[in-house]
Amino acid sequence: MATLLKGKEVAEALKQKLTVEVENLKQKGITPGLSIVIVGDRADSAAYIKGAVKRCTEIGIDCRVEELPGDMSQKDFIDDLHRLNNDPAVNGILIMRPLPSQISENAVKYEISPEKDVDCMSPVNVSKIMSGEDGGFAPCTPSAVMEILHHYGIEPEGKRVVVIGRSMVVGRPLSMMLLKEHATITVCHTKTRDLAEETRRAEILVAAAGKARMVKKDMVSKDAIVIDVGINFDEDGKMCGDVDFDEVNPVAGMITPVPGGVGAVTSTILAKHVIEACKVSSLKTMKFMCPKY
Ligand SMILES: Nc1nc(=O)c2c([nH]1)NC[C@@H]1CN(c3ccc(C(=O)N[C@@H](CCC(=O)O)C(=O)O)cc3)C=[N+]21
Repeated sequence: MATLLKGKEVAEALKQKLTVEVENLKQKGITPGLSIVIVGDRADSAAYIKGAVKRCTEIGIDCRVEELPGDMSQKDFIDDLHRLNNDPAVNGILIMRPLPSQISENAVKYEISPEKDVDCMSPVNVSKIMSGEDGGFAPCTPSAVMEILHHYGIEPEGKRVVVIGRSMVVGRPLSMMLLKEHATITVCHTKTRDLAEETRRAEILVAAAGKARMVKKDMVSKDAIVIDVGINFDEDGKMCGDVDFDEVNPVAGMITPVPGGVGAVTSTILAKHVIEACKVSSLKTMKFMCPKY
């Protein structure tokens, strides 16, 4: 059986550091604030929000959820977003994706303030990930994957990594982040000709396709490190990943479970990003009031 990479353990270690940071900020009269925006409803978004509010509140972040009607217009949505951009109590804005079809992500992404964009929707932050520049915000889910690898001392350098999925919220940015750490990356997707042939070559296999239990044992080489990013709900309403855990567990060397894997770290990374945004914003305020600061 594979060694379990426990997201909960990673999240707990990070949470302790973050709680101390928020205490320090609060002593200076500063409370980090997060606004989560959801338009309409989706089971995966609802699960994320529940965990994120719980985690961020425990850490001491002021957290609010804006539940907007699923049929609202793009213009009304952008007006709401501008209001959050201008609200000094809000340091981080998380827009749940995907948005409903009448609201174009490609229009919205230019409107979110890059300094508050804690999940990498703005082209400014996307560009920083692309070029490997520090100082922006990577999306929380791929950052959670990197956090798990680092926590368990897994070095991407030189390794053959295969990522299944090319979304802007996981597959693409994660590929760039792994590339920055000198892995050799293959990105697979729905048009990949022989998926199993590609994935069998992986020393680290990341499943971020959004298809329940699609990674079977014949797709995984012996002792591979398998990272399951999927959050799906099966016919019985039970949460499951993109990896068929029971099949793959005996073949893999290490594996993340679902639940208790990547998803368990994502919301703690979100908290980390909000705290960073808050620190940058309070530093700017100080500089404004006291230019020599
Ligand atoms: N802009 C945007 N960014 C996202 O990162 C994003 C998104 N939109 N849309 C929806 C998907 C789905 N997703 C989940 C993350 C954690 C849980 C989750 O259940 N987390 C539990 C733990 C689950 C576990 O143990 O694995 C928790 O935080 O307590 C679910 C779903 C993020 N997504």
